[in-house]
Amino acid sequence: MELTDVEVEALGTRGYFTRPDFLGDVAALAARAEALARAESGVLHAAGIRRGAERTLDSRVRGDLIGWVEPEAGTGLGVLWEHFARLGQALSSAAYLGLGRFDLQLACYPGGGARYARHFDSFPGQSNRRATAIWYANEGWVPEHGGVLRLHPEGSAPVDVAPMLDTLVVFLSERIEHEVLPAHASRLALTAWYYGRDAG
Ligand SMILES: O=C(O)CCC(=O)C(=O)O
Ligand SMILES: [Fe+2]
Repeated sequence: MELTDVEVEALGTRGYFTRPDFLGDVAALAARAEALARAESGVLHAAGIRRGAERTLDSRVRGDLIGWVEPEAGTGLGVLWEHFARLGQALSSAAYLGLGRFDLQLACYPGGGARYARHFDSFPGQSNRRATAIWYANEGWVPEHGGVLRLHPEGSAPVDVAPMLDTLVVFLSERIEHEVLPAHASRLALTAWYYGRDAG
């Protein structure tokens, strides 16, 4: 996988880029079907938030249900996992991010106004999450469904990303504050968090 010059430039100057067709139609529908089946099977659990040392549940801050995704060859989500692996390599070689391993999480916002309040995925100085890549699995998304990802790049106006099927968004975890606006329909996303190569 290669990043385009425009993507590399955007990541460096603005701290993010989007790509509308990460997997292609057939693979995107296969991955979506598996993500949906997993969400409907009831294996996802309410996401916690950290307040000081404590992990608490507060759906006003974060209303999604989550589960980790492991690499599984020959499945739709396995293909997505492979794409995220190649994306990490491309980010390292083209954008010099020095990324190592990543975690992949499936999140479902069940609708009913579920949201995720404004936050950073990591804080400067800690050698944890360096880059965030999110792939959306929402077929037939329309603006009335809500659940837009709002990026808050430092020093410029907010940018909204519609969570449409096969859209990828990549941003620097320490630089881009972001939030999920209230979702009025079920909203599926798969997020890869890439750690620095030197991270434990
Ligand atoms: O699903 C999204 O668009 C963003 C979710 C998010 O910010 C997170 O899980 O940290
Ligand atoms: Fe986030």
